[in-house]
Amino acid sequence: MADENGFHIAMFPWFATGHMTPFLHLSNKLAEKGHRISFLLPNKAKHQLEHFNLHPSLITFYTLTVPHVEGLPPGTETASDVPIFLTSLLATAMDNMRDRVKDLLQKLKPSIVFYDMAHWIPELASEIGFKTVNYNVVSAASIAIALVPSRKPVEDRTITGAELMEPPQGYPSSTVLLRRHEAQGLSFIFLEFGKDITFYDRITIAMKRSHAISIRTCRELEGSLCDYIAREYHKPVFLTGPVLPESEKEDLQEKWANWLKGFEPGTVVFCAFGSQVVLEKQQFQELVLGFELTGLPFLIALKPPFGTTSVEEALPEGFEERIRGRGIVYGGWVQQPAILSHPSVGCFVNHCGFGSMWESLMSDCQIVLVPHLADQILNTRLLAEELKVAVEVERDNKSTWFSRESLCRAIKSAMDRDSEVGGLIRENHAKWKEVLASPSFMGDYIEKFIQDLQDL
Ligand SMILES: O=c1ccn([C@@H]2O[C@H](COP(=O)(O)OP(=O)(O)O[C@H]3OC[C@@H](O)[C@H](O)[C@H]3O)[C@@H](O)[C@H]2O)c(=O)[nH]1
Ligand SMILES: [O-]c1cc(O)cc2[o+]c(-c3ccc(O)cc3)c(O[C@@H]3O[C@H](CO)[C@@H](O)[C@H](O)[C@H]3O)cc12
Repeated sequence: MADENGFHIAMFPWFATGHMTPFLHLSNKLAEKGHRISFLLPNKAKHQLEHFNLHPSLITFYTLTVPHVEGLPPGTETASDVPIFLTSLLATAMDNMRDRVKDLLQKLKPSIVFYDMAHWIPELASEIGFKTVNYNVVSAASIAIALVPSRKPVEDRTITGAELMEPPQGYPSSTVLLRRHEAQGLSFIFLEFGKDITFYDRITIAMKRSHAISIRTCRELEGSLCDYIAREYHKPVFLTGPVLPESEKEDLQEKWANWLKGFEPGTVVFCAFGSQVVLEKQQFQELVLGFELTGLPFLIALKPPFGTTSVEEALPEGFEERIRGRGIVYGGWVQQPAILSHPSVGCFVNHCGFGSMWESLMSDCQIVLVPHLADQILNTRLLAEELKVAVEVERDNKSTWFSRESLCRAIKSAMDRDSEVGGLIRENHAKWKEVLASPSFMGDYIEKFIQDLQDL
């Protein structure tokens, strides 16, 4: 498969920042070893990702026009452009690009294609002649609990919330679980995601038909869950490890660097919820009031809440005046990894998307979690219950609401010098960081992964 110049790999990730970015991080690691990458992505995404391309001579972007689908706002290209409930239509748009992708792959002639949501890639493989690797950039836990053959519903039966709370037979973890009121959130997997196909069928087909399954994780964190997935699918599961860039290419923008340097080391609380989460206005206001209540300096970077066009118009009465000088609420994209490594930042309040999870583990920040989607809840259980490196913000028992007091409590328990919980998570986090950041840890995973590809 690999010629004297190594592999030629085509990457075709789901059109979401949380997927395209880790596919590109992996591309960089493979290019570092001399492999050639053709990266397929929507037009607009190219501009957002270009600066992450550390090997432009080996990684080439091929842009695709995302076709319009009725119900999607005109110009939609990625999941960041739409609320979560419209991502199913974005999957339809991606499926409608099949012929265009086929033409391109026919011309490019890669030896391997990496993909995730495009379950139809394996159907092109034998025709064009490439191997397929289904690359998953969500946790092994999220896949193991929901997207394995043992979870398949019996024909024509609906799955109840209570049933979804029970993990599938053989699921190996007793801590990474969904609570009763959260299990209902998982029922989306049995709904349509794209035309005439459920999310469950899309992902399980993508996994069953690939030559190999791979996951952006490591045995140290999720070994038994990966073994369970391999048993369920009767095929090898290759692990890439966390795959994070060793150093930031870009310096932190001056406006943030200047603002942050005005505070003592380790005192600023940074908050971001990834590329897809949009809060209800009331919840957004409660969140910012929770930050105010902590008395700590903070930098919040969130999308404007539903029904608003800017974060400023959504802020509570008098808030800006009260927090001036010690807090910022910003409605745009910031350089998260660079902010996390700024010496003044001591705490990271995040949604535990899988990318943010790895970035938080590799940082020295105290971790406070407010998960939104089901996979984020499972990642949160992994960090808070199993590894005990993070504090989860308590929500109301039967709803998804969290109060300013519970957010403030979680932040204070992580940040207060004399807090027992704070001390415990600091100590555990430091031990895990030592493992993950040890000099050969990521490199060894990549070496082994490339060997696995050669053996395909
Ligand atoms: O302002 C920001 C926000 C986020 N980011 C970056 O964007 C990335 C976000 O990725 P995450 O995986 O954490 O979160 P997303 O919500 O965008 O991901 C999506 O795919 C992965 C899944 O686990 C998540 O559930 C899903 O929502 C991170 O690499 C983060 O550093 C910024 O650089 N700036
Ligand atoms: O919410 C989720 C709960 C769960 O148990 C599993 C998943 O899996 C995936 C997934 C995505 C891609 C793969 O190759 C495998 C698994 C999830 O993906 C997210 O789905 C969202 C659709 O509602 C989508 O908007 C988001 O971009 C994906 O990251 C979610 C769960």
